[in-house]
Amino acid sequence: MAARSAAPAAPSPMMAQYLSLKDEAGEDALLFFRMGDFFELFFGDAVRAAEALDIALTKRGQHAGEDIPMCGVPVHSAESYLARLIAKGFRVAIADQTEDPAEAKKRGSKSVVRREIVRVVTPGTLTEEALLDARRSNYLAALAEAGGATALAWTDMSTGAFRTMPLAAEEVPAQLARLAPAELLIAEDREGPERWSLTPLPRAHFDSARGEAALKDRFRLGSLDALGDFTRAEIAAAGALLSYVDATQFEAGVRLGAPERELPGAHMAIDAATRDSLEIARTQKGERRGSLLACLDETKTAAGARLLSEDISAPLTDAREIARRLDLVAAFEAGPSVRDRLREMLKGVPDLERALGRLSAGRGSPRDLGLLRDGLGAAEEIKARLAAAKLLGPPPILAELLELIGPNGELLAALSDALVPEPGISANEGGFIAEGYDAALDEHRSLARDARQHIAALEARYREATGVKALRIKHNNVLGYFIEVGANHADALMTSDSGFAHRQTLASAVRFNSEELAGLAMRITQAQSRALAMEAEHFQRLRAAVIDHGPVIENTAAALARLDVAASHAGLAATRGWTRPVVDDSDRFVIEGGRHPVVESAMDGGSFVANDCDLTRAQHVWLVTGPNMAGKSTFLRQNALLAILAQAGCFVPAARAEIGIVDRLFSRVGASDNLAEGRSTFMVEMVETAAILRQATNRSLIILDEVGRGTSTYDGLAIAWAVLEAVHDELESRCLFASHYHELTGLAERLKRLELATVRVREWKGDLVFLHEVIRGAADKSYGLAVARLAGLPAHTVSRAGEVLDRLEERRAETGGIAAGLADLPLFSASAPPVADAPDALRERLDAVAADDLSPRAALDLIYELKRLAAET
Ligand SMILES: Nc1ncnc2c1ncn2[C@@H]1O[C@H](COP(=O)(O)OP(=O)(O)OP(=O)(O)O)[C@@H](O)[C@H]1O
Repeated sequence: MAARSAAPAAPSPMMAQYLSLKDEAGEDALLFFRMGDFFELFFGDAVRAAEALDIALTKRGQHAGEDIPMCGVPVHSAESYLARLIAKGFRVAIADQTEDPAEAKKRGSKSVVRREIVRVVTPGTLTEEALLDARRSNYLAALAEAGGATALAWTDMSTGAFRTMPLAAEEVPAQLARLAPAELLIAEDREGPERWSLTPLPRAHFDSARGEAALKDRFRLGSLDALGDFTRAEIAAAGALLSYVDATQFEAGVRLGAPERELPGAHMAIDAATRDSLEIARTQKGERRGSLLACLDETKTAAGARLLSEDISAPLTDAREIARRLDLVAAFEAGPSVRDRLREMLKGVPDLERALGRLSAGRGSPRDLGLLRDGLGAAEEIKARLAAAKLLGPPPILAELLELIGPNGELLAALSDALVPEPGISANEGGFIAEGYDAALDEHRSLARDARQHIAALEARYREATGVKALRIKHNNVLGYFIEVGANHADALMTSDSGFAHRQTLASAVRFNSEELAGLAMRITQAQSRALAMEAEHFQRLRAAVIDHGPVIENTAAALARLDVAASHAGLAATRGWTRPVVDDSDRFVIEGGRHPVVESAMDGGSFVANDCDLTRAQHVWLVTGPNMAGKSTFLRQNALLAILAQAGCFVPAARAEIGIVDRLFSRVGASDNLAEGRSTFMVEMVETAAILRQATNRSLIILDEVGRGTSTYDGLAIAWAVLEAVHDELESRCLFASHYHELTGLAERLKRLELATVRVREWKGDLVFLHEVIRGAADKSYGLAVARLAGLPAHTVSRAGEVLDRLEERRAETGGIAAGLADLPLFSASAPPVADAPDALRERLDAVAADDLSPRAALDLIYELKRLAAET
């Protein structure tokens, strides 16, 4: 019989439902399709997920004549799979069952359970504990343009923080580097910065009128004036953000605070390259370990760790605000017993912000209620202790923070009365409401318990009545309660007057029911389900009370986090000998006995050599020379880090520090210093140096480490020379400039505010000893060969290099060296005539003309020739 090609069968009703949900989720999201205890993935999604998760790819049925690839993850462990998928850059749409399968059955045996997409999980919209790093904020940001201006809006959905900032387009990369958003929303027709995980949205989502409506709607406002004076671009960015939150969270009531405005000047501007180079919150490898933050972080709570990370990523520029933070650190530093007690109490404080965030988003559990109870309880205790403590000052900020804690008494009492000591993670399974809290609930629970005792008594009675010692009353999910005897004893129970009704025969056992048992079973089931329903109601009521109390919980959490950070700083100050910096609006930068916090903490105690630095006006540029490995980079960076620490409100590793507010911090490392792995090209270095020259002000601090070394000696020296002059004369920024070019030291004679410094070394029996001590003056020589010998270069190679060096130096002495002639170069000035880029043929030809010797005819010819030359150039 000839094969007939059948038209592909229409998809099953369930597959049709899947396809329509997949259509809704879109191509770029994997669809998790709930089927019983699993989330299943089909078609291309299954192939991609199976590979990413390294799980088995199977098949299920056919579609359009082809097998349907399938894989799945159990619902109870879905979070860990989600975490892995999100980390690999996927978005996941969750299609859950939104009705009870029993309901669906009522519509007919073939009907499909209703499923809906309840959420889209993306990197920037996470709230679950398992998917987040507790000690780090997780920002969703939106970048918008409107009316020729630019703005950013960002939120951490797990805590509800929501901010906006108007800023110039060129400031955007630096702000993004500060926030390190997990996800950045941009208009689809706009090119976004590659470094971040971008989610393009239709331009209409960035419409400021639409944004205004969304903000008013969300915060129930008649006008936005109540929130502040936002620009159109800020409103557009905030609006895009809100529309994305709604689009990914559906019905979940994600809690967002009203947007707060931040202005760019409120924080020290630190661009991405500087953050990388100084390894502020992450090392260049992207790890927290080894960064300034890690070396500093002795906070006891996750919220404290997040606040510290933000402080250090965005140091302040307001001297008064910095002093307030420092006052608190000083008070805790001077009161070690109060500090230690506080830190002990903070240890047990759970993450209030995130527990509140989960409950608000409908993803909370009884455990979160328990966390809030414990956290608020601890907060009350901390408040009482600190209010009674005898602290230096005490600083006004302490009273303000204590004022922010609570009043939480009512909620705390409600939670404490209602909950068992350790509530579980499922609101549906019950068991989290304490005995004695609700008499009706207790009654149902004891009914269920009593009924179980009755069952035990019934079992004993049946054994006696039947004489079957092995008779048991058992329970399973299919039959409920039943009476079971071995197959060889079944006959006695089978008789019609036995009072037992047969239910099931297995190979070795027979199962029965009885009227009495059925009655008891019914009582148990009813009592249990009533009790569960009552607990679920209590959960919803307590959850609502928590959400109502949300703003106070947020304040309490914020106050505790600030106390935690200050106590952490004070602990460092006490154990590592850090001191309080003076931060003011002057142009000073005076450090005595400064140390590099990270290098020092990695070394044995006491072996780090402290150094002074003074970049105050009369000597605001320092040129630091010295051999490799002497400690130049360490010295440069430690001063930049001191400025960050001081303005973040932290004590500093120095005997004394006076720092006039730094508005912008720049740090660049020369290209061939392969710190800037992967992007270490001379071009990048020059682009970044250009950015400094454009943006720095006379309040900025610039760290330039071997700039210019990535090119030929002559070019490099020339660039270093010109950059130093520009920083000194035009920008007037405070600057530390490390260089191998000893020729540059000649500039000190002409640049009046240039100070020479060098790192001391000593030659000892032909070997080099690094003293790591920074002194005024220039290095006497470069010691390159000594360092090479130290590094293990073979002796004959070193000695050959010595010969070459001698010859080069002879020549240098004869010609005046590579900087010969530079002494006469006029000082750099903005009005200096532009230097021609290329040889000028016209000028050369004119120079060659001996005008007196020209005949009229030759002069005419010359004019023609010059016109031709002019046309060519
Ligand atoms: N003040 C100090 N006290 C003790 N050890 C130091 C000090 N400064 C630097 N060091 C040590 O010296 C090593 C080299 O320092 P650093 O990288 O700053 O030198 P450098 O002069 O910049 O070298 P290069 O020019 O090769 O980059 C550091 O890794 C550190 O271990």
